[in-house]
Order: sequence, then C-alpha cells, then structure tokens
Amino acid sequence: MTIEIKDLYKQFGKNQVLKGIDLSIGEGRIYAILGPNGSGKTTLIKSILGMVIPDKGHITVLERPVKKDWKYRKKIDYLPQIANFPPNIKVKELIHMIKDLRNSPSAEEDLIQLFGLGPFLGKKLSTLSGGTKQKVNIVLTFMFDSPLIILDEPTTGLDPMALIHLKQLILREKAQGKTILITSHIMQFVEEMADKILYLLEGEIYFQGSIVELLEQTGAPDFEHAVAALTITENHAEDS
Ligand SMILES: Nc1ncnc2c1ncn2[C@@H]1O[C@H](COP(=O)(O)OP(=O)(O)OP(=O)(O)O)[C@@H](O)[C@H]1O
Repeated sequence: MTIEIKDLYKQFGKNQVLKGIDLSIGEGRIYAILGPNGSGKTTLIKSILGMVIPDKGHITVLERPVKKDWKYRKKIDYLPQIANFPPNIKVKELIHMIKDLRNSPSAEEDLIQLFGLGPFLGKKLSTLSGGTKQKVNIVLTFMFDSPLIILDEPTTGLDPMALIHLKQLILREKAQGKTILITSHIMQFVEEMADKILYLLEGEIYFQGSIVELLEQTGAPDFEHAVAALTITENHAEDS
C-alpha cells in the first residue's frame, strides 16, 4: 500500500473536521478525494504530507510512519491549492530554488515547453495571470520523479489546451506505476481521470469505490448527479 490511514481525527478549535478516517491507497492508480466545501479534503491531504498534525490516528506513507520520519516527503510531489511563493521572484529563479531545495534529479525543460512558459521565465510571479501561475506550479510538481503525486485542485485557471496537457501528464505518471491523489470540484475532469472515488462527508469516508459502483449505488443518471446525490442522501438522513 502507498498510504495507510487508521482512525484519523483532527479538529480545529471546536470544529471536528476528520472523525475517524480509515483508508488504504494502493499504488499505480488515480484516486479522487471528493466532498462538499469544508469537508476536510485539504486537511486530509495535509495530514498525509505531515503539514497538519492529527489529534489521533496513524498514517504510513510508502511503508513509513509519518510521525517518526520526515524523509518520506521527498518521495511526494505536491501541488497545493494555493501556492504562496514570494511575488518578486522570477519564474526561472523559483524553478531553480525548488530544484535546490529538493536536490533531486528534475526534468523541467520539456514541461516548460509543453505549457508554453518560455516567454515567462524572466517575469516576476506577481505579474503572471492566475492560469499561468498554475502552469508554473504544475511544472514544479511534475518535474521530479516521485512515486506519489498529490494534486489539490490542479485544473484551477487552466485553458483547454493546458488542461489536455495536464491530463496527459497525469496518465503518463500513472502508466509508470505512480499513485496519484487528486481533489477537484470539476466532475468532468474527475470522471475522466479517477479509478477510484473517495467521498468525504461529515468527517468520514462516506463512499469509496469506482465510478460504476457509485452510479449503481445512487441510481443517478450520470456521474455529476451521482456525486450530488451522496450529499442529498445524507441531508435526508439527518432530517428523518
Ligand atoms: N488551519 C486551520 N485552522 C482552523 N480551521 C481550519 C484550518 N484548516 C482548515 N480549517 C477548517 O477545517 C474545515 C475543512 O477545511 P478543508 O480546507 O480541509 O476543506 P476542503 O474539503 O478542502 O474544502 P474546499 O472544497 O472548500 O477546498 C473547514 O471548516 C476549515 O475552515
């Protein structure tokens, strides 16, 4: 297993966000972590990354307990939902900085070309459009060769061509046997990419399975409605 999570709890103040998550994530597949806004998707991802310290529970990543050893993080390529890089730094300086920090082999040239970032290399981050910044973040994520890739809302701001390139990149990494975790609110993207859906609701994994299983369970006409139906089912359960 690439990731094993047992009985994970996390609260912020009085807000109990994760309430006993149990999860096994196997290698070579694409998992979509779905759930309503505020359901704890980013909190779960950050717990896996060691950026959020759980109140209770146990996480192993690539056979190593997250609590004891930080070195496992070198084996994860992470695209954050909101990347806060210094605004005055130039794109090429940022790429060099991340390469120095990671100190791992990197293959950024092809990615820079793929996303048409050549003309932007000498520009400061603060002058870039949202979509161009996201392309830079995608280059920073995919330029390393790690067995686990975590993408928090990777499609944000991308134009159709860049989206096609992103999907190709993700499939290429999967074909190499890597494990990929994705959060996204774009159901068409999830439907195209995901092998398995993990649906977070009320701090628990409310559904896990394939898209076909989700359609069967909900009886919904399509994937988007099936995902929406998961939330509605829960609301009805609370009413009764
Ligand atoms: N550092 C923090 N301090 C306090 N509350 C936090 C913190 N991080 C997250 N939360 C709260 O935890 C809950 C879950 O947030 P999280 O970002 O994990 O949700 P999400 O499912 O990723 O949401 P979205 O779909 O909107 O991205 C929210 O109520 C949020 O306000």
